[in-house]
Amino acid sequence: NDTSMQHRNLNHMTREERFSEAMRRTLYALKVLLPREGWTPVGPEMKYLARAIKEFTFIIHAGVFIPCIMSYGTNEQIAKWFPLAADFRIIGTYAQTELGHGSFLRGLETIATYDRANQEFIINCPKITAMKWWPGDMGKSANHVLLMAELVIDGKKYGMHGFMVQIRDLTTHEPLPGVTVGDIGAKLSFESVDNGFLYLQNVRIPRENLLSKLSEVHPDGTYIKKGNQRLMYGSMVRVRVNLIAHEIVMPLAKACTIAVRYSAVRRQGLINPSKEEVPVLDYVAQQHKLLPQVATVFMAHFAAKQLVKMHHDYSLEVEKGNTSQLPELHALSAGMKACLSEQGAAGAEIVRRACGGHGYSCGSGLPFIVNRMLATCTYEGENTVMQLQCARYLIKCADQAKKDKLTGSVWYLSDFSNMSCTAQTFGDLQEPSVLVKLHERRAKCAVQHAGKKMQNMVKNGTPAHDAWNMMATLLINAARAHIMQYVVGTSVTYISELSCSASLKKILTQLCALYALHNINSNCGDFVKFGCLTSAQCDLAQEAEFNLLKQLRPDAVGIVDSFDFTDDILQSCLGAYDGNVYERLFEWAKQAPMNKTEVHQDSYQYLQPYLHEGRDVLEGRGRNSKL
Ligand SMILES: CCCCCCCC/C=C\CCC/C=C/C(=O)SCCNC(=O)CCNC(=O)[C@H](O)C(C)(C)COP(=O)(O)OP(=O)(O)OC[C@H]1O[C@@H](n2cnc3c(N)ncnc32)[C@H](O)[C@@H]1OP(=O)(O)O
Ligand SMILES: Cc1cc2nc3c(=O)[nH]c(=O)nc-3n(C[C@H](O)[C@H](O)[C@H](O)COP(=O)(O)OP(=O)(O)OC[C@H]3O[C@@H](n4cnc5c(N)ncnc54)[C@H](O)[C@@H]3O)c2cc1C
Repeated sequence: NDTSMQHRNLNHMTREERFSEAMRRTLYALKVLLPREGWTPVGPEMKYLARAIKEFTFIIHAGVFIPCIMSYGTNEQIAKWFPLAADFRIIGTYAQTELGHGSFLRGLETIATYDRANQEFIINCPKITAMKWWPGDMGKSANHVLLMAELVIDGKKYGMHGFMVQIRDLTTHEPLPGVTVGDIGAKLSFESVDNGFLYLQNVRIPRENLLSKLSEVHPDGTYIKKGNQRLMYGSMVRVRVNLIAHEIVMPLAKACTIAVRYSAVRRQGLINPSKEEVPVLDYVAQQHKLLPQVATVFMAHFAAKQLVKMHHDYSLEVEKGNTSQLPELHALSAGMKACLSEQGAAGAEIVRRACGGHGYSCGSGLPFIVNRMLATCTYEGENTVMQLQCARYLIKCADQAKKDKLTGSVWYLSDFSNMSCTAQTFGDLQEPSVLVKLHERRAKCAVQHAGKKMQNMVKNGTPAHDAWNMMATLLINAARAHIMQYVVGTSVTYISELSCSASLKKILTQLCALYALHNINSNCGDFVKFGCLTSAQCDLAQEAEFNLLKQLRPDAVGIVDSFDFTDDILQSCLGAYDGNVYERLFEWAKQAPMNKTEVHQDSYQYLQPYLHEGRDVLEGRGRNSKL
């Protein structure tokens, strides 16, 4: 109810207005509105904030830069920079991606050369492709960066390390000497974020600015490794784990709320010619578009909760020096981020399209969501690259499964029990335990199939790296299959252990079955090819899905209402709680800047001569048409 937090209509603002408004609102919320324990905003308001603010700034500052100080800094470095960053007295970003490289980190070209005489690092972008490009908050906001650069001592390269580099003056905010920095220009979304470029030429920083939890450089230039160097990639794991809830589950829930509510209101066409026009939600085709996406919200939410718990447990172990869980966590977080962002972004577009013409209007609130979700497929690890990382781990585990009993998320790779499906009715295929087994079997076969193909190629003389490249599509499919079995399995477990009313558990179980069956029916080629289902059972799977659509239709609006988004959060003429779609659309359009005058003078000047000629002809004064 705080008017300072109410959204102005984003579509009627310029990019610079949105950038400035997002910064005002973010600082107001984080520094004025929210109670704080130390730096951390706490209390129910924080949860509301994550749902409420459509555009806020300092995502990277808060979500990446500060956590990196904690992960990569020594206690002294944390004591120095954390309080400043936590209180926004310095603004930072995570500057890793370059104009020429984003996925292949070993190809990064920015270098930090140790100058023993002055005990400093000299930072350089040796050529244009080395320029940092994309980091959020970097173009106009940040005055510091956590710069990921190649450490060089006496000509020897030591790999990517993190350096604290000040880029703007803390009084004037002007770029410091040797720093060329700015905004990278208009993007598909994130209009309020100043993703930036950063060109560094002979910028000097003290030796103490190398974040030294994992390695350090002594004054004489001696390099000391202090831990598992893979932990240098830890910030990416943490963001991948956390972004699923924030940037995939939440936006998809908003899109589903809008589309389902609108579909309950929008009447178009007839089912029974003798009856009145029906709400489009009565069309099974519409239910088939919307309800599996609603189910995805819940299943991705449950799976993400499990992944966050796994990351939390791993973090406690790392504090004790045990990094043994890292390979599995990296593979799972990479695969989950890739597969759920793929599903989420596709799902948001499916439900947008299901709203017809008004779904194409920014007044629906849907283009904002769809465009923003598309970015989740690219940032924090491009999806294909992430799926291949996941597949790399699966292939290794499949080899190990031949001699060891595996545990954790890959346990099923060493399960050699009979997994044939005995389903005789579509009801059998709605059973959670049957759906879990089907997904485990499909994943196991997909991993083994990809591995076998590569082994055969290598046996026939193909170099391993070429076999890997040529089988990439099979490897990606194996990664997807692995994640799907993880999402279905964790969701079934989560729901079974949930203490809630029987009616709620029934709905959640139906949604879980719908999600699993929709995935089976969308990938039935795999399920038949790997002998998981017969062709007849595939028919049953389709019947099972359609039956669930029918069962869930009466509760569809109630289910999305349970996400509890206010109208101000949704900013949607189609998804407002009162359902007054047409009045809201008309009111929204009238507020458009284009309509602030009845005649648009700038364009009228071009049209005026022709209109006056037409007027004269119609009033009998003008010459006949030139044509
Ligand atoms: C409060 C929280 C809020 C959260 C919400 C956030 C909202 C966010 C919204 C918007 C903001 C967007 C923010 C975006 C930021 C960015 O995009 S930052 C930049 C992201 N960039 C990447 O992800 C780069 C991807 N590339 C890589 O990670 C690597 O290049 C690679 C692809 C993994 C390849 O690595 P490498 O070259 O080393 O080669 P490999 O041989 O494949 O790997 C070697 C071994 O290392 C293991 N490995 C690789 N990565 C990791 C890791 N991250 N953790 C642990 N281990 C890792 C790999 O498995 C190999 O191991 P093996 O040899 O045993 O098999
Ligand atoms: C909105 C947004 C915010 C961002 N924020 C930040 C930030 O704050 N900080 C930061 O450092 N970066 C940030 N990034 C950059 C982001 O991390 C990179 O864009 C991302 O890692 C992808 O790398 P790339 O752009 O080099 O794509 P590329 O890797 O060049 O991808 C191009 C194509 O090559 C394919 N490809 C690449 N490698 C392989 C491979 N090994 N095998 C098969 N195919 C491959 C990809 O699949 C893709 O199809 C952001 C990006 C976006 C869009």
